[in-house]
Amino acid sequence: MHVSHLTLHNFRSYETLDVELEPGATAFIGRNGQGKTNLIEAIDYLSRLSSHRVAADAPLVRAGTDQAMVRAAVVRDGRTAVLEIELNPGRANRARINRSPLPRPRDLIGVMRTVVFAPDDLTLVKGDPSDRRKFLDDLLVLRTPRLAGVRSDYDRILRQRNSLLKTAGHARGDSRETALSTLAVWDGQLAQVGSQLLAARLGLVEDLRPYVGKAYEAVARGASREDAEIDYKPSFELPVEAADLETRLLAELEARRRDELDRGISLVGPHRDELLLSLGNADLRLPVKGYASHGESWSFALALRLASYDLLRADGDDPILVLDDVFAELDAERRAQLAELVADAEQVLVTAAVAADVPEALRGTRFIVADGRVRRDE
Ligand SMILES: Nc1ncnc2c1ncn2[C@@H]1O[C@H](COP(=O)(O)OP(=O)(O)OP(=O)(O)O)[C@@H](O)[C@H]1O
Repeated sequence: MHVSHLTLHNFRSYETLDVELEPGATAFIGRNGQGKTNLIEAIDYLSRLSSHRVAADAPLVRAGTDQAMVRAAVVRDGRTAVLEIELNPGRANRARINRSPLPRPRDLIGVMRTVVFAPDDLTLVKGDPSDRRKFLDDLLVLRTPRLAGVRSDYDRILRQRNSLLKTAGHARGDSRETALSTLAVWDGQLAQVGSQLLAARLGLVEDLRPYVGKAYEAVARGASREDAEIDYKPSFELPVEAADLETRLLAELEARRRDELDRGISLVGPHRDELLLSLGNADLRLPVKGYASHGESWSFALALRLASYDLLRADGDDPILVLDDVFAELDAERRAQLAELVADAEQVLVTAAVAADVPEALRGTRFIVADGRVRRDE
């Protein structure tokens, strides 16, 4: 798929922007702070309803205004759909496809699929387990949009259960009894929705694993495809049968009840799981976090993104690939290597401060970004 037209109103630094895009490689070149990332952030937002830079919507709306709009014409298999999101911080956002309002904005997720490489990707490797869980969940939802509902239901149940655990932990007598019986209801819901999320993540890691090894071999000098591994580490021992996940999770919640009441937080479930990343061979395998060199960590982060791209592509449709300011981080050989790997994507959008940072293989259409304007460099 590819974006053929992008329109912004009051999004980040842009008051208005209208730009025609083409398939193949497109580079946005401009000095720091001119709005290159803002532009591709808009495309990514439309795809996932989440930004790769901020958790809340407010910074996405141009300072001094209270509403932003992103609209993109997306071409898939020769057919064009116009996707639109209106951002109203503090109020409900609104989404439309071909001008028809969608019942919920989240129905837009996954209609357009993007994979973004950004300098912040190093946090996939060096950051907290929550960064890796987010990586998995973002990819899950792009592959299977209906899981956006499961993911947000799980977050809501967890918040409510945690707040009940805090109350119940301090309560005495009748009010404790009432809190504990309400807790049983939340346990049931957490186990039901949590087991769906867990099963989906386990499936995703299985699907992604071979692509990670292959991608690491491609981006790390002298590596073989057995070097990089990913494993899912759940917060409790999994049952042999996948069908028993929900009952096992429920039993674990009951077993940890006293601990949970003491600490006032939920101690088991997918929110406590970890995606383990390791490097090595049969003789010595070490976790990436805390052991890998800077270069190896970077290669692993790139491999995770590249593997996501390959997996989405194997699902049957080329996602839009975005390389946000990543070439400045790589030496000339690895720039060329990465460029070659992605050069045949249906659409690659690249941002760079200077044209010389964009590898030869990605010299497609070029735009100059300056002073809030984007103009084609003829
Ligand atoms: N909500 C907003 N309202 C107005 N301006 C904003 C808003 N959010 C960000 N900006 C401005 O946008 C600019 C940053 O743009 P962007 O991140 O796209 O830069 P860039 O061209 O990618 O730069 P770099 O090469 O440094 O990454 C900053 O000057 C910032 O002040």
